[in-house]
Amino acid sequence: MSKILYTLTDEAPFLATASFLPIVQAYARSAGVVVETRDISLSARILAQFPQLLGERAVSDDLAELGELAKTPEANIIKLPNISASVPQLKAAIKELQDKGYPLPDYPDAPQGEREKDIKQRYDRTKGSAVNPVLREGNSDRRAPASVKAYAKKHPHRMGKWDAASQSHVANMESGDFYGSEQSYTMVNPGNVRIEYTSVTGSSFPLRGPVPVQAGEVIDAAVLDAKALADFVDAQIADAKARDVLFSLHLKATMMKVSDPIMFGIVVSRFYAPVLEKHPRTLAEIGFDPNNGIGDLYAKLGQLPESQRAAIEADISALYAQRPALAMVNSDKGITNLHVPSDVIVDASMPAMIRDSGKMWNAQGQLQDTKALIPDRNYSGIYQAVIDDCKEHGAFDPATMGSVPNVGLMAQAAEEYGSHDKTFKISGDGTVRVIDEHGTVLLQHPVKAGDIWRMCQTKDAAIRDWVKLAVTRARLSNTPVIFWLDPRRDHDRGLVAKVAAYLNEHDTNGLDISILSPIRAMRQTLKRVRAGLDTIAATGNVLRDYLTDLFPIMELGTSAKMLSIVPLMNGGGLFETGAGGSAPKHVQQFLEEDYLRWDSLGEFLALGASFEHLANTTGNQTAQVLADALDAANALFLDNDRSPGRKLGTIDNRGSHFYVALYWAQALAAQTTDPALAAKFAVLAKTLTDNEAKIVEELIAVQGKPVDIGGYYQPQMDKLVPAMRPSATLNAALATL
Ligand SMILES: NC(=O)C1=CN([C@@H]2O[C@H](COP(=O)(O)OP(=O)(O)OC[C@H]3O[C@@H](n4cnc5c(N)ncnc54)[C@H](OP(=O)(O)O)[C@@H]3O)[C@@H](O)[C@H]2O)C=CC1
Ligand SMILES: O=C(O)CCC(=O)C(=O)O
Ligand SMILES: [Mg+2]
Repeated sequence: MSKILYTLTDEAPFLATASFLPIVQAYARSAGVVVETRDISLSARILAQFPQLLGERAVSDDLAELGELAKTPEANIIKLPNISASVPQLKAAIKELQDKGYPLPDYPDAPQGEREKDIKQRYDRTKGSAVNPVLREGNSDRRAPASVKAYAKKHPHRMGKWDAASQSHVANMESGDFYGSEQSYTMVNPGNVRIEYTSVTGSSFPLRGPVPVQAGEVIDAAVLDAKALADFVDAQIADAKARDVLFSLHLKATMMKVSDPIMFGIVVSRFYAPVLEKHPRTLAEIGFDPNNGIGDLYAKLGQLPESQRAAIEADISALYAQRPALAMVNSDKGITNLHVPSDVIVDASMPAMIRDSGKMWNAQGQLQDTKALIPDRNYSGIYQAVIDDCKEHGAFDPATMGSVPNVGLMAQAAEEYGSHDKTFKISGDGTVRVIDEHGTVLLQHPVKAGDIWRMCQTKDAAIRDWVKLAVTRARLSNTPVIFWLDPRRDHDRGLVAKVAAYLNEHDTNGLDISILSPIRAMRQTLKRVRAGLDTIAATGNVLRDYLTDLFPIMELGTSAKMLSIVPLMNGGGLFETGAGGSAPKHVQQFLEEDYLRWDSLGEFLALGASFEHLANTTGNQTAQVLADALDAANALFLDNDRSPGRKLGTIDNRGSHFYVALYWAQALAAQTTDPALAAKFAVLAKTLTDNEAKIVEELIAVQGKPVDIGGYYQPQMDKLVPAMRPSATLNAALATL
């Protein structure tokens, strides 16, 4: 049987699914393709952790099922973005579910005893980037399809002007970071390694159980010096004040769920140090945790008697007068860059800043030059290279700029993104060693209390497949490839050797393939971009993430319009929808004014690729007809500019779904490969064509007032479905299929 699994996730993409999925299911059914759903939303993942407690309300562990499926050739999964939850989000989701009557325990911040430790462990499984690494059993192929690039050139989005005198810049540590301490080793034999901590007094213990390793696998370890980070932050606070620029921090506290919240906490602790150091006992009593942001303090101040609360609030206000201004997430609501660790996420936040003239929002709601802290040198330099380029040459021009597709080394939890279970906050001064089964020390670092030590793994098979994918894409698109690898990084040197070896397995005749350090690769790529030339970036996992927001946001205005394919290593297909996340701001707007500006083009593109994969792997020719017709529909959709606008009164996400349904039905009716299918869709195409004005009117009529969907993390379907499907005419037409 031909089956596609469509994921139910969170926030804007989940709302969009309530409108789009019924269309997909109806069209696929007509072609004998079943589209089933699997719920991997944060709320479903939380509930799946507690089957015993929930009794009859227990839910299946759909993520585990999909994770297993992703390792099989049958996998055909459409994956929408999901929340990678920070602790404040996790707690909010637990609270909502408790309020809905689920007998869930509270999240234990400081677990006491075995029971609480078990509860915390279960919750922590759902924290941060708990979904993507499980499903991404392949490397990453993200690019703007030709039709999308042509559309962006024809309808260039607005870009902020750049001034050569801009004070905006990236600030990174000069030493004591992961970059400065990385050590790497390529395994000769398969087996296990152990990670051992030895204190200065000589007592040793394992930091975790044995880590299985494969022959040829690249392992590496690095440490971030907490004291050096704190000193760096202090200096940057003073420098931002002196230069009168905004202070901002850009991390990935969601995905890098162990290391980055600690780094975020150190920055919060230093920025608010005078207040935190004045009230240590009170803050400990109310359980303030800087890793959760200063918003956690505001949330907990309510527990204090009025006078104490007012005193701390007054101290914070006084502090703001002395500190540099903070970049704001929402100046109307007073939400700063240091409020919550999940509001400012580097992959999306730096491109947004670069798109907006290198500025961020200040408390007065105006754009201002900004100091952007990206503490670790591994990836900070690429953003400074873009800033330098914009200062010298001005903003990029979407009407003429070249494209930067990405081939990312991602399979089998490659590199930093697989490091969570091997990342530790060090408890005391000593040494951390990685030791093989013969007792040979492979990697070792002196560490101090509070430092962050981590180990990463990158499988040989993943590297080999990545090189193959890069060569394949270069050949198919006749585009030069640059491998972004830094000869100053031990890990990257190991990769350079492997890339050189694996390139020999392919016919690279006539291909333009080079290896450059990230900063040089960025400069070279930008030079080509400005000349209107395309360049494939073959990168590791972190740069994959960063560049696939950066370039789409500059080229297309958004990462929503990307084709994002994960050819799974065992033959299946994972089709991600765009390269962006779940756009929480869009939910706010929807709840306030019943207008959803989420752009589903990523879903349309993923669906087309998924049908095509189905046709190729199962021989289902009707699936190919569906794919071809959807491709034609997408082209018309772009040509007629049917993506949602940003404001009320135009079609929103729901209207865009109607148009894709209309064009898809018209294309299916017009094709001649499958006459029976054409006949089936002819009637629907006519109904939708005849009723276009009426349907659009019904969809627009609901806009402009608040809407209640009965929850944030687990909306109520009896409220959400009618809200997302307000056109009786469209619903009736679809029901006839
Ligand atoms: N694949 C995945 O599962 C991913 C998940 N995430 C998660 O998503 C959440 C939000 O992350 P955040 O950093 O805010 O990044 P997002 O990409 O979700 O949002 C940033 C901005 O990008 C624009 N955007 C993104 N997607 C779309 C779309 N389809 N249509 C229109 N606009 C879009 C919106 O801009 P505007 O407001 O100007 O319209 C949005 O506000 C976090 O929980 C994060 O962990 C993040 C990345 C990938
Ligand atoms: O998994 C996550 O937390 C984010 C993933 C992401 O940003 C990406 O893959 O582009
Ligand atoms: Mg990303």
